[in-house]
Amino acid sequence: MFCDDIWQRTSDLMRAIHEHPFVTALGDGSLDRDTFVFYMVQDARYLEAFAKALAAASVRAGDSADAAFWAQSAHTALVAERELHSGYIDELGDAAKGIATSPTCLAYSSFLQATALSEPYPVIAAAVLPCFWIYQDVGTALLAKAGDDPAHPYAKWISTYSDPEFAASVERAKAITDRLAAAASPDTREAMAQAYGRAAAYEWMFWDSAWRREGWPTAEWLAP
Ligand SMILES: Cc1ncc(C[n+]2csc(CCO)c2C)c(N)n1
Repeated sequence: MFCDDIWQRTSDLMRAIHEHPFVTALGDGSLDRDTFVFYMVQDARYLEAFAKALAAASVRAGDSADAAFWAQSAHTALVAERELHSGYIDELGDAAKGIATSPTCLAYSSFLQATALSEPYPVIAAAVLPCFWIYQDVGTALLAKAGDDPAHPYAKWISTYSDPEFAASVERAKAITDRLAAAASPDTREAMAQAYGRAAAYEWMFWDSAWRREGWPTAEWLAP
């Protein structure tokens, strides 16, 4: 199966994600508040691009149940995840407005939009899958470590991604992707694996860029 294969092929990267200092600090609650806000601001911008890629998958799906799933996920990305964000970001208000979109956030968002515009439908599905699957994997691992202590500063983030309803949507995205891969040509399957790997690498980079509060190296000459 495509998903089992790609999970094995990305196991070193997954270990690096689980061991990344941003992720471990998110889990034990020690993550600096400003670093988390930086991440949330970037994530809000990423979610707009991601929702468009999901909407494109919905347009391109041959099966109407799949089309409904992608459209529903686009809605979730824009509405439910925004709600998670506003709970955290409203506390900071205007400070968030001064944070420029990071090079990594722009690269990941641009990759998804380019894929949505010009790649075959199965490749779009593979490109959006890491976003679902990796967040569920990290969310459940953090819940196992942190428990469901409501006083944990990032409890809402952990419970969003360890929720059984979210797990069901991840299973759905995997099942669609496996079905598309089974019917795809070897070239398309390889393009799917490439797209999955690229997006998974960007997931690591997204956390790493937030940890470093990545800015533009050209900022001293041109405001980003
Ligand atoms: C960088 C980044 N990657 C993945 C997610 C998680 N996520 C965003 S939209 C969506 C599907 C519909 O809810 C999921 C699982 C995130 N927030 N930020």
